[in-house]
Amino acid sequence: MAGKDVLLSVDGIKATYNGAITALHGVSFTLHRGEILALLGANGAGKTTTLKAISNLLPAERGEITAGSILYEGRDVTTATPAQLVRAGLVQVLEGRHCFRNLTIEENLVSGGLGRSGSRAEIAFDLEKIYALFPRLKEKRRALAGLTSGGEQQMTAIGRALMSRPALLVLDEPSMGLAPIVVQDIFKTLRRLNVETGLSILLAEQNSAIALRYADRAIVLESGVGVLSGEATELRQRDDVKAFYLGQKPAPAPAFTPTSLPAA
Ligand SMILES: Nc1ncnc2c1ncn2[C@@H]1O[C@H](COP(=O)(O)OP(=O)(O)OP(=O)(O)O)[C@@H](O)[C@H]1O
Repeated sequence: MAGKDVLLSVDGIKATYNGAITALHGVSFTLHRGEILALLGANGAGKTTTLKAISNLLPAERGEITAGSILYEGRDVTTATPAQLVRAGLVQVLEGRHCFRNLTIEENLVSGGLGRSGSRAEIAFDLEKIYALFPRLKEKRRALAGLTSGGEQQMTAIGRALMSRPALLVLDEPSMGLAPIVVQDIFKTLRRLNVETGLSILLAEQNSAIALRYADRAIVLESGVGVLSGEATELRQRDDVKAFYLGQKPAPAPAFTPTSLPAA
């Protein structure tokens, strides 16, 4: 990746909750501008904690970063507030597809653009772009978000984040609880957005199969440390990744046959 522009650099991050539980033991990685990077790992591996450390959301849960640094566009952002980060273009979609349940889908989307002090025309323009990405949201724009499907709520949460025109979209488990076809649809849209606009994406996923299909690179976390990283296409071919993260059995060893013996 030499020569590529580093957008986010996470270096040796350690994090604790309640000053007692250590969730991260020194996580490090870089994300280059324009790439999709996936954080993989089982339950409790530290994916969400890593994302919340980046977005400075740990204090809300009595968590804190105790060591390491996080640079975004070359600046240390470990003490930047979440609002400052959003203004700087770093926006997180939390796990659980949070929407304002009593607002319509369109009101949810518009709320995402309010912090940018864009004109009405700009907001209307951005809204149309979101509807072009997620036509389903246009059909349902007058529906209360709380009464729509899980997939529509996830699209709404992503669309609302996009309304703030991020440079780096951080997504926590976008596939969680959704039907495979909806997950596929959402990942295809994220990839399209990445290719067409250069949007950088950092996503945490337990669904390693889908993440490795759409990401450029991935980091695997176990018990708060990175244990593996590489190009997604390479990781997909590794037997240990297939066995532990893709639920595939390694190919059986070739059967021994007498004909494979060298001639006497
Ligand atoms: N608010 C919290 N208070 C105390 N401990 C927490 C809190 N959130 C997470 N932890 C602990 O930190 C560790 C890492 O959890 P984290 O949620 O970051 O993992 P994860 O990889 O995102 O898992 P999952 O896929 O289940 O969300 C776990 O041991 C977890 O129990």
